[in-house]
Amino acid sequence: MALTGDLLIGGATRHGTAGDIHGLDAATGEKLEPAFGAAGPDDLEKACALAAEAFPIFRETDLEARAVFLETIAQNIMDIGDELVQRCVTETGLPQARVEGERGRTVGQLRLFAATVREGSFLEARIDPAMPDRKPMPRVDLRLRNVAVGPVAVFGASNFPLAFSVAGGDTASALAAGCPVVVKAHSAHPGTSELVGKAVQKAVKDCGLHEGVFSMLFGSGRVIGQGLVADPRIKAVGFTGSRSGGTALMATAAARSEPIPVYAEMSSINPVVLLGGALAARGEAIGKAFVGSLTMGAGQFCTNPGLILAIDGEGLESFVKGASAALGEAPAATMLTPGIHEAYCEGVKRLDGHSQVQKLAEGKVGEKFQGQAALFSTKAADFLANPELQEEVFGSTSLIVRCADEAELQKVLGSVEGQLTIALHMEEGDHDDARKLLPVLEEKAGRILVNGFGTGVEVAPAMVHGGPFPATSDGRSTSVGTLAIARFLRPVSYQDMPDALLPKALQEANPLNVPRRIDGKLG
Ligand SMILES: NC(=O)C1=CN([C@@H]2O[C@H](COP(=O)(O)OP(=O)(O)OC[C@H]3O[C@@H](n4cnc5c(N)ncnc54)[C@H](O)[C@@H]3O)[C@@H](O)[C@H]2O)C=CC1
Ligand SMILES: O=C(O)CCC(=O)C(=O)O
Repeated sequence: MALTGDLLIGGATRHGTAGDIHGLDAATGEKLEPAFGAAGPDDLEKACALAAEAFPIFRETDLEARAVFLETIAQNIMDIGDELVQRCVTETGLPQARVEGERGRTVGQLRLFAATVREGSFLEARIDPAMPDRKPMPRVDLRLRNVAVGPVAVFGASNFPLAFSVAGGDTASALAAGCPVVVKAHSAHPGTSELVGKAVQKAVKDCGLHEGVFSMLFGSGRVIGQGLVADPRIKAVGFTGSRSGGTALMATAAARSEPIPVYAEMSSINPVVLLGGALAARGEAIGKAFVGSLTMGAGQFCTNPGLILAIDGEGLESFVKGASAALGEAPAATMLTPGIHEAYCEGVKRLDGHSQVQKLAEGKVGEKFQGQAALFSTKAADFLANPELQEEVFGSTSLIVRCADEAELQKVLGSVEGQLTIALHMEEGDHDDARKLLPVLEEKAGRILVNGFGTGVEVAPAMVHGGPFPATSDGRSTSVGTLAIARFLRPVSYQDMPDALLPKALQEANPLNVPRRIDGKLG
């Protein structure tokens, strides 16, 4: 399919006239064709107007029709074939196998949401039947279900061009909830975005849905992204990216005359706690496995293990030995954009030049836009005294914090900001120490994992990919897994509503056959 560089506004395509955006070959920095036209105010207006028009119809589509729509998007993405993989590899510098894997995750995610919609428990249907004879007061008939919140603005992420982008988790969960979506495509992979966007647009048509269910705009974040979040017809926002971008959108959303929720996944350094028994038994092997996680995707994962915590001693030295040896062999890797590469180099330079930080090891030197992996170390007291050492360095760099004892380890954990993940490496003999840490781990992170690393999130019902600020803007939510749908729903209660007027999910005969909690019990 020849790329056109057009905006997708409902069922139409039109070339934006507010400037040109070019994808770049991530490895060389060369401009790729075609030029993608940035959206202007009229394009934004049209996309939001169509989304608002589609909303009342789309939110009441049959569950089966909505599920088929999600499956059709998945199939249409697969039908693009190799062209999608090749364009994505060129625009992002990510290896082909990774892009193919991410495509599998993306379509798997759409299919999982289709199954979630069919199953129906996301509606949270509850019925508390009337008790006319209750004394001293009769009880009214109360019925609750979740409804979609309204059109959602989704910001594609640079580092997951498929699974967290145009048809990624935010879009899949919003559509599953019954919300039309307006995507602000990431300028780092416009060709990938167009291909996927057209697959979604085609699915809307294939399924006979209102054209306003999906639109996609190119443009700058500060203009078109801000305009989208400020538009009164947008009712929620999904975002993955930088802390500055996420917090800017939170501020815009909060300043609206009708403030709206922003679900932004931002910065996380994902502490890894190495307990004594694990270090003594297999410190060197953990070090080697850690480097595998650290360098995956050039370290451009928000789940990247950026902080290692352990009590100083022989065990930690064996970890350092294993990690340093593996890191020395780690090839440099092309980063997503020249800007991300530059920010990474600056972050590494900051750590390297810090008087309380020592460099322990480096990966192989790379070419122009390649990131060189690095491992640093500092003492816990210095880490505690220098809060800037907590700042995310987005790429394959990590900092070991050497603690004097358990109390200092607890103190360091108590000082870290909210995280997506915290990993514990332990043996059975470490259970008592781990038990003492669990309350602070639960306070700080959305996912606590054992003897592994957070990179490579499973898309599953029990997954939480979230965490307290700044990992996300709202630690009560997840952006991966079926619970992600809850971000785009709100409960409505119907009191003494005649059966004929009730939504199907709450009618006495349960025509949708959805799970319902009757008088507090699942029926
Ligand atoms: N923790 C994480 O998961 C990630 C962190 N990052 C961090 O972000 C840096 C830049 O990478 P990008 O992916 O370009 O992230 P970014 O946050 O700069 O951009 C993401 C999206 O938000 C938009 N945007 C940015 N600033 C905005 C603003 N003030 N108002 C409205 N929209 C705005 C952009 O146009 C883009 O569509 C990286 O170097 C890294 O430090 C990036 C990706 C993921
Ligand atoms: O580790 C993963 O699979 C997901 C990471 C992620 O959400 C991100 O980097 O934005």
